[in-house]
Amino acid sequence: MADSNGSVPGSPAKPPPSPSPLRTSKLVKNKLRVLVTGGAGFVGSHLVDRLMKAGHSVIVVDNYFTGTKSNLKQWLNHPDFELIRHDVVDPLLVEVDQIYHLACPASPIFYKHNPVKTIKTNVMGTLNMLGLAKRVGARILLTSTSEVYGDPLVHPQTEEYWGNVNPIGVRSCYDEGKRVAETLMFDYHRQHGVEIRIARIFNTYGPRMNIDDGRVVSNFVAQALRGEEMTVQLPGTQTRSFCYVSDLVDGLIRLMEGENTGPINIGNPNEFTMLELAETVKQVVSPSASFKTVPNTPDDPKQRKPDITKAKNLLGWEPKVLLKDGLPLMAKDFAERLDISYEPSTAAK
Ligand SMILES: NC(=O)c1ccc[n+]([C@@H]2O[C@H](COP(=O)([O-])OP(=O)(O)OC[C@H]3O[C@@H](n4cnc5c(N)ncnc54)[C@H](O)[C@@H]3O)[C@@H](O)[C@H]2O)c1
Ligand SMILES: O=C(O)[C@H]1O[C@H](OP(=O)(O)OP(=O)(O)OC[C@H]2O[C@@H](n3ccc(=O)[nH]c3=O)[C@H](O)[C@@H]2O)[C@H](O)[C@@H](O)[C@@H]1O
Repeated sequence: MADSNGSVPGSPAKPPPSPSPLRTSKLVKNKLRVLVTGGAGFVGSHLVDRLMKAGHSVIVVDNYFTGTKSNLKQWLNHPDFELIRHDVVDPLLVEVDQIYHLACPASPIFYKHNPVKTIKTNVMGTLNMLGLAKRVGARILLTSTSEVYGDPLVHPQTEEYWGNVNPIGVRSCYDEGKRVAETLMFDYHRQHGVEIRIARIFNTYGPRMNIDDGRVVSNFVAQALRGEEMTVQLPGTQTRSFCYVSDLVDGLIRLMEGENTGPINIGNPNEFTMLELAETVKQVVSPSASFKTVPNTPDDPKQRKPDITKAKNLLGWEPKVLLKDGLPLMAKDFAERLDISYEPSTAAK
């Protein structure tokens, strides 16, 4: 029987491939070369900020499907930063010590737009990054998702739960794609000794999300700021647990630096219905906001809440930012980009 990290007793993983001698050189010991795929996106750009501030040398590859160069504008002229327009479906050869593999559209609207491309990104993109990790001896972290649990029959979701996923539905390109990506990670680990880390991320929000990204938090905040009705998809009682982006990035870095392969849930266990989310946005972003109900999309999971016991025990991580404190930070960023004046309401101050 496999343990919680997926290792099978009696068949230990091979030792990892040798990293470049530069990794142990005195000159570069504390300065890692880090590749971030999808680094021009929402989560990736915040991760790049943290890695650059820690003094590492960072290479971003991105095809700009949902990300933008402007998310990285603060680093574009920095000597330790490099941005490459590249699609991870094609192989990539670079010398790096760590790979944060994020490249993949995350909003359901975008990942359903071209489902064949989404699954190619998840499968071929992850194969290419694992091939690179094997070749150069890099440690690789995959940003997997709570969508691997599908419409969960176990609540809250622990990493041991195998999920309830429709293999042929409109979300399958993403959730089955990520499940195959996790499989590839463990097969490269067991067969080739690649050092892997897997984070299962739960719905994350914050500044720099695409304003018309289509995810629920960005939709509600943008709608409230624009004076439009928030679109609560029916029934409105479905739940999500929302994590602020700085908490997520902290969890990803701890996972990469730690000794556990994962998969480890990274998310905020505070659970909200979509109606409660709309009410919170009204309270802390715009007291005049209102909502309307609209039809939902197929296979929408009814509930999501992470069990974060593993993250607490193995990474010493738990989220710090409450939804009522994170939303105004996001609203400020959205208001600036929309050129709308915004004063956080009293409840948020
Ligand atoms: N934000 C969340 O709530 C959440 C939850 C679970 C998992 N994740 C995962 O975290 C990662 C980042 O999510 P995000 O919210 O920042 O999304 P995002 O859409 O803002 O960022 C994804 C980035 O990947 C790039 N990209 C997409 N396909 C690519 C390809 N084929 N080649 C190169 N670049 C490509 C996009 O241009 C974009 O910059 C994704 O892997 C996503 O599945 C995010
Ligand atoms: O947590 C995760 O693992 C996943 O979180 C989100 O997926 P999801 O939560 O389904 O995406 P949203 O579009 O934010 O939808 C959340 C809920 O809000 C509802 N919703 C969405 C948009 C809207 O305008 N109104 C609305 O009520 C949806 O019906 C759904 O129940 C991400 O976008 C996925 O990439 C990620 O993998």
